[in-house]
Amino acid sequence: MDELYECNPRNAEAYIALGSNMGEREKLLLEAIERIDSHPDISVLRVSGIYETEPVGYTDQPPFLNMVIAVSTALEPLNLLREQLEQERFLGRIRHERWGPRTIDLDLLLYDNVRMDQEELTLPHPRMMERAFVLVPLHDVISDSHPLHEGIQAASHAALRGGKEGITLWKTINWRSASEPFES
Ligand SMILES: Nc1ncnc2c1ncn2[C@@H]1O[C@H](COP(=O)(O)OP(=O)(O)OP(=O)(O)O)[C@@H](O)[C@H]1O
Ligand SMILES: Nc1nc2c(c(=O)[nH]1)N=C(CO)CN2
Repeated sequence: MDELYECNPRNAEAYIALGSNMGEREKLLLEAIERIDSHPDISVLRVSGIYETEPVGYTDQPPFLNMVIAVSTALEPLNLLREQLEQERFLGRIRHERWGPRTIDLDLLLYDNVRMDQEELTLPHPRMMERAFVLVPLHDVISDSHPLHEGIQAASHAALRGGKEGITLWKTINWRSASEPFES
């Protein structure tokens, strides 16, 4: 980690982006969230709307469903990422090409104020500020008190106004609020 990490790791707040454009997209997203929440050291706090988005990068592929969740976790950043990768593997992600179709993609966007730059994990996620499919759902769930809240809000509004990336609110879901903190 490049910066001294002073927060209590038991209480870290992290934001995870989810995307799917193969198979039963909504089912895969919701199953991923359930599986993340079932980890003893992770609680899902808030869930964004589900957005349908035009593919960015490699454009000759089906539209995505994208969303972002806020979690509270006792895991260190690398262990949280590894848990995400484990869930991607479980849910059968098949990768053919970079930025190509995938059953489920889980990116770690933010973990408290941690900044780090390692091949395995870069925080904040290096491409998040240029992706409407991340910014718009992230704005749904980011804490008002988060240091990046205003920046995310401005970037999300700009992305929507610009309309370059097709992004439509597809569904809102009620997440059963996991308000009880996990056991220590
Ligand atoms: N913040 C991060 N979130 C997720 N993976 C990361 C992050 N920083 C680095 N990585 C590394 O990137 C690797 C490839 O990630 P992934 O397959 O999700 O990329 P991608 O979805 O093809 O492209 P993109 O990173 O642009 O979303 C992961 O195995 C992981 O170790
Ligand atoms: N709309 C959209 N486009 C993408 C997405 C995604 O989740 N949504 N993920 C990508 C690779 O991470 C590349 N392009």
